[in-house]
Amino acid sequence: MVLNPVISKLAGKLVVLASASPRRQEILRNAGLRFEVVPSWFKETLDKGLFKAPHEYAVETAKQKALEVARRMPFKHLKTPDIVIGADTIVAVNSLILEKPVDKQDAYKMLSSLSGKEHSVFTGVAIVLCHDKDNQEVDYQMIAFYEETKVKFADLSEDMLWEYINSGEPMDKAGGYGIQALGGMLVEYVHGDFLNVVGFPLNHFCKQLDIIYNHSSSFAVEKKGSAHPLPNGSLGISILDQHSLQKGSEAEKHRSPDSSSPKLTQHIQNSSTSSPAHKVKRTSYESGVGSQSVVSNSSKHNDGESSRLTQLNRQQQTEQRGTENQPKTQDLKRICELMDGFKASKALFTASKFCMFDLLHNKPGLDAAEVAEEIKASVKGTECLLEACVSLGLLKIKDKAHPKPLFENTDLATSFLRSDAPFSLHGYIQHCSETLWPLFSHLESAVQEGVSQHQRVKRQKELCQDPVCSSQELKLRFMSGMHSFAKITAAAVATAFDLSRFRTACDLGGCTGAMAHELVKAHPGMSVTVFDLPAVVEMKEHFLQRNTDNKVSFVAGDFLKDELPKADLYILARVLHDLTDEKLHILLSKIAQTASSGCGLLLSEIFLDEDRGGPSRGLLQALSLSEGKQRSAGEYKLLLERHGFITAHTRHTGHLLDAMLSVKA
Ligand SMILES: Cc1cn([C@@H]2O[C@H](COP(=O)(O)OP(=O)(O)OP(=O)(O)O)[C@@H](O)[C@H]2O)c(=O)[nH]c1=O
Repeated sequence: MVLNPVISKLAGKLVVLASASPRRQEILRNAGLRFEVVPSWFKETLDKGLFKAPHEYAVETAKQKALEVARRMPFKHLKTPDIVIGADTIVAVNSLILEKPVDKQDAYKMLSSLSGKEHSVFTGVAIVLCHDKDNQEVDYQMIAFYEETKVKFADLSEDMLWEYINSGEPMDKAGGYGIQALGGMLVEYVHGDFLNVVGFPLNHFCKQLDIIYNHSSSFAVEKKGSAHPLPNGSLGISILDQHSLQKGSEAEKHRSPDSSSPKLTQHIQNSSTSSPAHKVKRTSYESGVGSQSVVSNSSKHNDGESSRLTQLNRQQQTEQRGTENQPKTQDLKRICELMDGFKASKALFTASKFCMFDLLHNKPGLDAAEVAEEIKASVKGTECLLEACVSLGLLKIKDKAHPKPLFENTDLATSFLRSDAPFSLHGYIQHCSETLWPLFSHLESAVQEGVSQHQRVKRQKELCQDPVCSSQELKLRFMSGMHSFAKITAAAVATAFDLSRFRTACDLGGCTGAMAHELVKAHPGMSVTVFDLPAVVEMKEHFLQRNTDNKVSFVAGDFLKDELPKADLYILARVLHDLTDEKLHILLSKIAQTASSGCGLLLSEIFLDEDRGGPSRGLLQALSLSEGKQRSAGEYKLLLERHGFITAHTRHTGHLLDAMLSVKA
């Protein structure tokens, strides 16, 4: 968002704030907006029971406030504004909507219901664009949205409550408090936009203006909040409405709020989420044509060539369809995403390498300079990296009202990117960065030569005199990558089938035992032997696992050369795709020789579609494979049958790995 050009787009236009709230006036004035204040006469009396969610009520009230002013001005003020802005702030707690208290007792009731609790503050905003037409008509378009901020109150004593109420501050404020003044003392934390609590979500508003004035083709595409039908048939959120009114029409002057509610005429976007705390930023590609619904309206005013809405929609449709000379916007965006993919990966790798997500987990709310100092990096570079991570949904800004951006982890980073999170991908990310990334930088040669680029990468590192890791360090890094991936995927594989009839299992190439631990957890009657190279087994202590009553043991050996432990069930998780055909047959023959009839074989891999058209995770992984290849479930099935294993079940788990259970005939 570029703030000034957005605000400057409004220069010379008659902008009207349909609000008496001094806070809204101050927020918009501070942002450099020039406007007239025409408080709305709309009475906030909509029946709350008719709304499914509190924000719908706030949005509808905001719309009615703005529309009332937009309609009144041409008659009472004898001028038509260009833009009317309406807003409504409410507090929602325990599914109750709190507005301004009517008296002290009411304020007491409200504030005691907030004491010690987290609640939501919603501000609904409506922007009405007015277009004077030649024939004494005004065209209206409406964009409505809302913002949610979570606020937690401390426990409030009776004395504190009454002292605050007697200060007089609660009376003209939703929920009976003003966070910007004395009420700030009652607040333990704020999650989301602070100004939204004060009465106006400035940031979201500017983004909407940016869409309207700078990106009109995506006008109705990138909105926040889901569109829910309202009782009166209009939509609450993210709508682009248009309706026309005859100047001086009696019917219009006396319309009731419900009957005057704008009709939905155009594109509606059902996207995104309601709460900044759980904001999931969808990519523009995802929020494309497929997720739009179009509702048509036969309003005569839609036919007008001069209608800005009509022009916008034409432009939008052209962009979506593409023309002979112009490519589709969605297609371009898709290509850009692919081109930028490596930048996003490298930003993630770098932030992860600097342990930024650990740092911001332990010290949330650091600014760029503080982070730079902690990770011993330049302030400028750190700032760029932090901002890139925010844009990728890995970090967020902690306190938007703070003069400097303060950074903290998003839920995504907390769950997967901290090195000590139960489902941390930190080790695997480092593996991607240190091992796979250099391989992919030689993809051209890999494609030309058809061989793994491991040797080339190694030679290059030696030439550049990169600090060479000891073989121990390399091993540990590799194991830690495998360990973190296995920890994430093991549960889905271990529980893909009922394995209770197998008492003993052997996980071939089981590395740190992550899968084995998950198996004994899911199947309490089972014990598992992890079989892997001696060099791997000797490092297992680095990856201490939960005590599982000694049901997991380790045996060192080479599954291509040594005798395999006896077991009822053999597990091959992410092993076969990495082997040459020759090695693969040696291994399967050895298992077949050791296994008795009825023994199981649990295979876990990414199964390609039978036509090898996807998934791209599997096909992209194949680009860096040293010797092996990716296969479909059908291909694996045939392979196993050649060694006497009949496939009983195949599971596309929808997780990172699929699974297949076969039984020795
Ligand atoms: C939670 C909170 C609310 N407010 C004020 O509460 C009023 C809400 O009422 P509204 O109905 O949305 O607006 P209004 O004041 O009646 O004005 P209008 O828009 O003309 O209806 C607005 O003032 C807001 O600032 C604060 O100043 N600080 C806070 O922490």
